[in-house]
Amino acid sequence: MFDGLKDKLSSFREDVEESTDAEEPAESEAGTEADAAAEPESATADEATGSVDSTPATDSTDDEETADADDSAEPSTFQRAKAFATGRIIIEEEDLEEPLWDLEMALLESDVEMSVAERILETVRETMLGESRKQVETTGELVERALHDALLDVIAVGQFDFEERVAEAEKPLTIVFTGVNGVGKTTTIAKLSEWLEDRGYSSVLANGDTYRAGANEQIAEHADRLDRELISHDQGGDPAAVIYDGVEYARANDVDVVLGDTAGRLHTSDDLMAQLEKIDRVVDPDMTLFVDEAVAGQDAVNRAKEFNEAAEIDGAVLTKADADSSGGAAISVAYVTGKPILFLGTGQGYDDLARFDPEALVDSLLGEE
Ligand SMILES: Nc1nc2c(ncn2[C@@H]2O[C@H](COP(=O)(O)OP(=O)(O)OP(=O)(O)O)[C@@H](O)[C@H]2O)c(=O)[nH]1
Repeated sequence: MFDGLKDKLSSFREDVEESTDAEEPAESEAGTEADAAAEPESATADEATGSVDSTPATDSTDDEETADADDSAEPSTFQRAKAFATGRIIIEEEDLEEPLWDLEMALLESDVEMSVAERILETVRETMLGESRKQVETTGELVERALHDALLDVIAVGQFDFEERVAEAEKPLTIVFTGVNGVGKTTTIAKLSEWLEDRGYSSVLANGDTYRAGANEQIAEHADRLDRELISHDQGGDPAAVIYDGVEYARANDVDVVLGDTAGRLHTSDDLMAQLEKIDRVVDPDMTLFVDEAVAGQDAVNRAKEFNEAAEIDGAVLTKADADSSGGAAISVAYVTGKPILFLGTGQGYDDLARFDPEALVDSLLGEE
């Protein structure tokens, strides 16, 4: 999952290390002034070895203050020599220029949305330049932290505890699913029904896709396999009425959650969007989840934005993440819509639904797990 993106993030780390290595003065140049730092064993410390000095030297702080007082944005040769000698680093704007440009290209190639890529770059730049004055870690570690914070900042937008929301909701809880055709909406409903069952919540399926021929049969197959009740009307019926009946059924039978399918639609299809508005009015669902496929990349991001503008969503599910190498949609959807990704579809089986965990995703992208 997201292997292409992982490789690109790893290249950025290497690029910055290379460009700061190139900037570091030769040991002979570091010379006797560097010895004043009184940490001789650190003099050969190289961030490539992963050694960390987590305690900033007090005299280094003095130098920083002096540099600040001089209003000099660039560290002096002496500062750099000493920083190098103490195994610390100073990162300058020019060290980052090329790696950041490459990172931007890599993110855009990975289908990360433009505003999201810019936000990531901004956070990385701020972290690396700002923190370099503290000189507390190796280049590799600093890049790692900068990327970690920058990615989490965009990926975790709007996250909430879905399970807690289900637990605390007045029952029945009604969830309506929207999105375009063929992205795996119906399969996701079946998977979520299983996910809920595993956590002790009963659910009923309601087929609000009265538009497409064969939709009833398709969802009925899932309902049969999972042994769930399915509420459906004939093709051409009123989707709001089907989901309403689903809610009535749940009330009468003590079912915890109503999972309402809707016809796949384009946000530009006025009729179908009007249907969604009617569902909102008649059923007043507790949650509307937008479903799209991770593999659709930028298209999925654009659709998420457009659906959210046309009929506000509470969160998103990205299917087929198992087949997605780019990761662009997974990184961009929450930041662009302001609504969290709640689940990833990770295969065709009913158990292949994973709660979206921003922290775990970032760790995996950075190869930390
Ligand atoms: N690899 C993989 N395949 C998936 C995933 N989710 C769904 N699929 C497959 O995608 C195909 C389409 O899924 P459906 O649920 O039938 O989607 P649909 O009915 O075409 O489209 P909707 O109108 O969105 O319901 C099926 O073959 C699913 O098994 C996933 O997370 N990973």
